[in-house]
Amino acid sequence: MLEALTTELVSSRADMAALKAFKDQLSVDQLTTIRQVEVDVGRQHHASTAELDSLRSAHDRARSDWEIERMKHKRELLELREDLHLARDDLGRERETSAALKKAMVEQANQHLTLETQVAALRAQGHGLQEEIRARESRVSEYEMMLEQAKKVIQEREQELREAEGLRRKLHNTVMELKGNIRVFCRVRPILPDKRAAHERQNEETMAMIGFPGKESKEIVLSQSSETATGGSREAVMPFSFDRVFQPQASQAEVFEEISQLAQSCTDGYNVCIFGYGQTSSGKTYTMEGGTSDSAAGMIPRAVKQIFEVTEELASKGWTYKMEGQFLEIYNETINDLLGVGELDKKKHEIKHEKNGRTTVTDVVILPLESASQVRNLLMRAQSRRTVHATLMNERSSRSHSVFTLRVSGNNPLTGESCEGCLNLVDLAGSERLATSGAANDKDRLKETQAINKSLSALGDVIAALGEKSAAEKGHVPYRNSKLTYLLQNSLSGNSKTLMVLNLSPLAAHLNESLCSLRFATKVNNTQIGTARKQQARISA
Ligand SMILES: Nc1ncnc2c1ncn2[C@@H]1O[C@H](COP(=O)(O)OP(=O)(O)OP(=O)(O)O)[C@@H](O)[C@H]1O
Repeated sequence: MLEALTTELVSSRADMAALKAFKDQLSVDQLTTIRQVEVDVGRQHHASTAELDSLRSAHDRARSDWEIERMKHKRELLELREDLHLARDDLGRERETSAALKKAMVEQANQHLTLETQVAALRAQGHGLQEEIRARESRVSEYEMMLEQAKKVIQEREQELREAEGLRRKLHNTVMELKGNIRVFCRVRPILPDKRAAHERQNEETMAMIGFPGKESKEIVLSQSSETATGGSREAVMPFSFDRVFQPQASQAEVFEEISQLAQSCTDGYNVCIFGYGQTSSGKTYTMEGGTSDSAAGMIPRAVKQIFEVTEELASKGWTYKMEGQFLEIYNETINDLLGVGELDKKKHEIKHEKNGRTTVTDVVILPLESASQVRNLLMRAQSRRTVHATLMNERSSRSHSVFTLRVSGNNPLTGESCEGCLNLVDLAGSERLATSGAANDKDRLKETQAINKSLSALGDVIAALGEKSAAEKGHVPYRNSKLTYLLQNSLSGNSKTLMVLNLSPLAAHLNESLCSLRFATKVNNTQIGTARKQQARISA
């Protein structure tokens, strides 16, 4: 190893020596030149490197600018593609629109043509119509002339009609006077068909013997058999005659037919008073107020309906009417307002007779009536008020008088007339005597019965006094003896027309009561009240 190294060392020393010799051989100039070349080459190398770097960075910038530019162009291309797409869509739509418009244009052109044809036809028609209008205009002026003439005729006829109406009123009053200003009708009710009256059917054989002789429906005959002292039987026949007698089958309409003229007098300015008289359950309320169906409607709704109809007819003759209603009850000599509120028998009402012949009662409800149908509600209102209190007093309605008053005032600016009439429809309390009503042992019933008897006999006395005295002598008529007669004073005088409807039960059990009622009614029937006076005034111009 050492030998190898030594050899190698020797070889290296030989190389070194050779190199040294070469070095020594090179001249200094050549060395300088070489060194100069070496420096130049280094400089060039350096400049080339700098240039290369500058070129590289320019290349990088150019490349990045190019990249930016390329991206920009790419975006623009995308946008252009998008725009192109939209433009294509738009174009498609525009094409469709254009096609539709073209189609519409074609259609409109067709329509235009049709319209032009129609316009031409209408123009031709217009010419025809103008011709017709001219012809009609000349006819209208002819008609106008005829209308003027007809108006004159109508005015003449209206004047004649007014004069005829005045004459009708006078004649109507004369007829009523001839019939007597106090009249009495008698009505026998039928046997009741419903369950409530089962006892009536069971006892049919005990029906009173009532006959209706004569064809004029003015007679009624009651027969009663009794045992004689010798054990035989004796039949008493008691005939009565009135202005009209209605048999059990008579309808409400038939009864009203007889009353209607009387009720109508009230629109002519008269005071009218219609009484329902008779014992309990003889049919007074049925006659006056009636049932719920139209055919069962009683005298109050029928009279009011008729008065409304008459006032409507008279409107064509220049009359205008105002109507108002009140509904009172007289119970134990106390006046109650059946249309009011609050407890019955509590409020104090006073009767006042005014100088103009009008009777008023303080603090009572007076309802203006604009249609006949309102009366049904008014009756129901009064009925429900009575019913509420009847629960305490039991069947109060049969033991009180009810007075429905319809005041009718009218005026006629054409004739300068005005008038005020009053229709009183009175449902009197049951007329039965004390023993029959079973009241003798009951203090309240006794008081009620005494009050009823007092007022009914006061009514009889007033009517008798009116009958007994001549018109000149009528100084004292005992109106003040009862609330009923005092309230009806103006309707029970020479200034009024009075009708009493005597209601009778058909039962034998009620025969004695029926006889008493018939006697009372006969007394009334024989009375002449005098001549009714119309309540009228001239309207000052
Ligand atoms: N003409 C008639 N036709 C049919 N039903 C009648 C007739 N008259 C009376 N009625 C019926 O007889 C019953 C007694 O009549 P209503 O109540 O009218 O007697 P009223 O004399 O008023 O009795 P009250 O004095 O007790 O009030 C009622 O059920 C009534 O519907």
